[in-house]
Formats: sequence, structure tokens, C-alpha cells
Amino acid sequence: MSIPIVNCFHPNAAQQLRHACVNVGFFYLKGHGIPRQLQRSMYVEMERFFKLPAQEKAKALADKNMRGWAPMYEETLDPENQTKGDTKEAYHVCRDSLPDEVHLPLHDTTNVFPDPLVMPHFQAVTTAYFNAMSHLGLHVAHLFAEAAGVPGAFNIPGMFDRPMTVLRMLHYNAEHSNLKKGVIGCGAHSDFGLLTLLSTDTEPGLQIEKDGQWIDVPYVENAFIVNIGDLAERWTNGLFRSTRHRVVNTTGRERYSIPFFFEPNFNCIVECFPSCVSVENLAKYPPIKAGQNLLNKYEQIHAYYTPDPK
Ligand SMILES: O=C(O)CCC(=O)C(=O)O
Ligand SMILES: [Fe+2]
Repeated sequence: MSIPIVNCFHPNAAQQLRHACVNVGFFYLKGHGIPRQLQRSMYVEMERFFKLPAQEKAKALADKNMRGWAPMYEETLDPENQTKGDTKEAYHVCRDSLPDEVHLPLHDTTNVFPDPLVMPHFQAVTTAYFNAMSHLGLHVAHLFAEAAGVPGAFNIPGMFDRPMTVLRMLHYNAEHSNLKKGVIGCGAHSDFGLLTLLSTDTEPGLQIEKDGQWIDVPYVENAFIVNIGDLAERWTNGLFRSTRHRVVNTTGRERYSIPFFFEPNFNCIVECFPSCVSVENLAKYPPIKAGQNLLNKYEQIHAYYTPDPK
């Protein structure tokens, strides 16, 4: 099976995306316009950060909302099958909250950055990449709505005007995965939200589950690997697939990747699109608030995430 390609600004992009999401839930996004130099700078900055001594990285330790550095093994994406955390460390940068959002969970802290004397370009580079990817994410979200038969649906205020966007830098260590012993780079999971735009280095490891088989996703030059998440599946009443994936280290080498999660507003109610519901195909999922969906997942997988008292 090959993974489909979507040409980001092609007149048929929405049809290409629909085909990819109905059949695989993953595709390569080409023609996206994110400058190569900016992508390269991201890898330079993240590698430099992850190579710092632990006590230096600890100055940017993840806060209660997971902004900042999450050390090796902090996350366990498949708790049922893992005996230790994912063999990776992470760094998260989120959208800056607006003053009237700070009462919301996950929105009440600011981004955490490394000491500028040690990492003078980290904040500027990650912020530039974050902004560029936010534009791209919105474009792909609009393609998604068109592909699902509801063009323009995400223009409605309250849907995507305050998206929950997370830039995530990942460093996998060189540890070989051992599936029998429950040791894995990144445990099998489906993503939780609408869209993930993933950049990787050239190292193999990413696999997706298709018809009970694990299939390698090879590196493709200057293409993002995009997948849709659980909210996309809910919106389309199961027509589009939120496909499980994992990262297995078979090489004994380190690996770097940068997923960018593009999610609706915290208060957006995700409810099956009318175009995906009929008398023969009733709604399979009750409405859910996007923010609550994310909070439920964070509690399950992050050792460092501290939920606010209820
Ligand atoms: O590192 C990768 O290639 C995938 C990471 C991933 O699936 C995730 O962070 O959700
Ligand atoms: Fe994922």
C-alpha cells in the first residue's frame, strides 16, 4: 500500500484529501510553501537544545500545561502495552493565550523558553515556524471541511479563530525498541484532535496500522506527513479515519521529528457534520467539547500534566 499525496494548493486538493482520509487517514502534503531554511533552522535549534546537559534543559522544564521540556520517558502513549515511557524527550510550544482566555484550562500559562544566553535563536525560530505552520494548518483544516462536504464550516466564529495549536519537537534516543518487552519509541496511538502536520528527519521508524498490519511510512523530501485525528473521525461520523501509528526504533540510531497539532478552539463543540449523517447512517458520536477531549487524553498519557482541581 502506498501513502497518498495531497498537493496543498491544487484545485483538486480537497478531493485528494477526501480520498486519502477515507482510505488511509495519512497522506504526504506537498507544495505547502513552508521555507526549507526555516525547517532546517528548526532542526538546528532542537538538536542543540536536546544536546544540552540535563540541568540546563531543566531550566525550561514543562509547566503544568506541558509547555517546555518533557524529559525522556515522560509520555506513555500506549500504557496498556508499554513497560516504560516512550524512548523520547519532547519540547512543546503553544499559541499565546489572549487575555480573555486565561481562565480556560491549558491557557493559563505562557510559553517556556530556554535561557537566551545559551539558546539565543530558539524562541525566534520556533515562533516563526509556529506562525507559518498555524497558517498552513488553517488552510488544511478548510480543505478538510470542504472534503467532508461542508465547505466554509470552519469559518464560523468559535470554531478555529482561537485554535489550540501545539508545536512539538521530539528527540528519540538510540534505544532499540523491543515490542515483546513493552519498549517502544512512541507507543501506538491515534492523534486526539483534528490534524497533525509532521516533519521528520530521514531516519525510519514511523509506522501506521492498516487492516491489522503495521506499514512503514518512508521519508519523502520536503513533504509533511499529515494525519487526521479522533475529532476528524467524529466530525465525519467515522467516514474519515483516525489511524493508529507508532514509532519503532529498529536502527539503534537517534531520530528527530516535529509534529504540529492543529486543533479547534477549546470551547468548540465537535458534532457530526450534517453532510455525514442520514437516516441510514445515524450519528455514532455524541457532541464533545474539543478542550475536554484534549484534557481527558492528557491525563491518560502525560506524567507531568497536572489537571486543575475540578
Ligand atoms: O515522531 C513521529 O514520527 C510521530 C510522533 C507522533 O505520532 C505524535 O507525537 O503524536
Ligand atoms: Fe501521533
